[in-house]
Amino acid sequence: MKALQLISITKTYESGNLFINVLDDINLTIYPNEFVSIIGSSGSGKTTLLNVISGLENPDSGRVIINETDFTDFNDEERAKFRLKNIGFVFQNYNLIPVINVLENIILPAKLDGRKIDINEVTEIAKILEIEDKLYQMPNLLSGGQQQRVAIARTLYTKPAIVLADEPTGNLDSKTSANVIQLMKRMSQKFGQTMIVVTHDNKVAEAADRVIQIEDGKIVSDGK
Ligand SMILES: Nc1ncnc2c1ncn2[C@@H]1O[C@H](COP(=O)(O)OP(=O)(O)OP(=O)(O)O)[C@@H](O)[C@H]1O
Repeated sequence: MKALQLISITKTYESGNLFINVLDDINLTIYPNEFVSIIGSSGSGKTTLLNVISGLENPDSGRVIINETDFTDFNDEERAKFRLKNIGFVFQNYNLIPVINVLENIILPAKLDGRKIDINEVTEIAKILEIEDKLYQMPNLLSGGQQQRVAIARTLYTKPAIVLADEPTGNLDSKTSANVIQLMKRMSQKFGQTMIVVTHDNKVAEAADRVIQIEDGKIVSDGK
């Protein structure tokens, strides 16, 4: 069983009369339970790679296979459904819903998926992330770092097969950052989740089972 397979992915952007090979023949296999970090210099293609994995962007060529499902040719609706069921996101800009409180933000994807809500489990996750006293507040009353932890709590509670995180610890102090990474690791082991984390933070990369390095749109080391 493979959690993710990328086969010969290419993606080119046109800028003026220049073509940039942002992803240049990317081949990668990631297994369930793996906690993988993606590193590389600014502009090397890391975010584009995450967007292709999640189906937010289409590759120019190649195949994206998640949990043995090749969704490269899915239409927008099929893709959105597939994403909701299989993929969780932790972005730098949190993407919290401003008109509902923190608790409701955390449980929303699970509710949409028809799951029964286990408030004890929400509280346990919130405690580890040190936001248990914020559950009934509105997101805009929280600091950036706290909002980021709500986004992380939401992903941990939803338990998608694959979590894609772009600089998840970018706005956190070093202690919270270490706690969050340990929590993500534990969750990946406990629930067989695959975590794919783009980071500039050496500590996050060191904690990963595997470090994938990308430069100029090519994988120069896949940690194997
Ligand atoms: N929509 C777009 N149109 C044109 N060029 C783009 C677009 N998105 C990204 N690029 C270019 O593709 C390259 C890779 O961008 P990407 O955001 O994937 O890099 P990154 O490794 O995530 O960088 P950073 O670490 O700075 O976030 C950059 O040269 C960027 O300018």
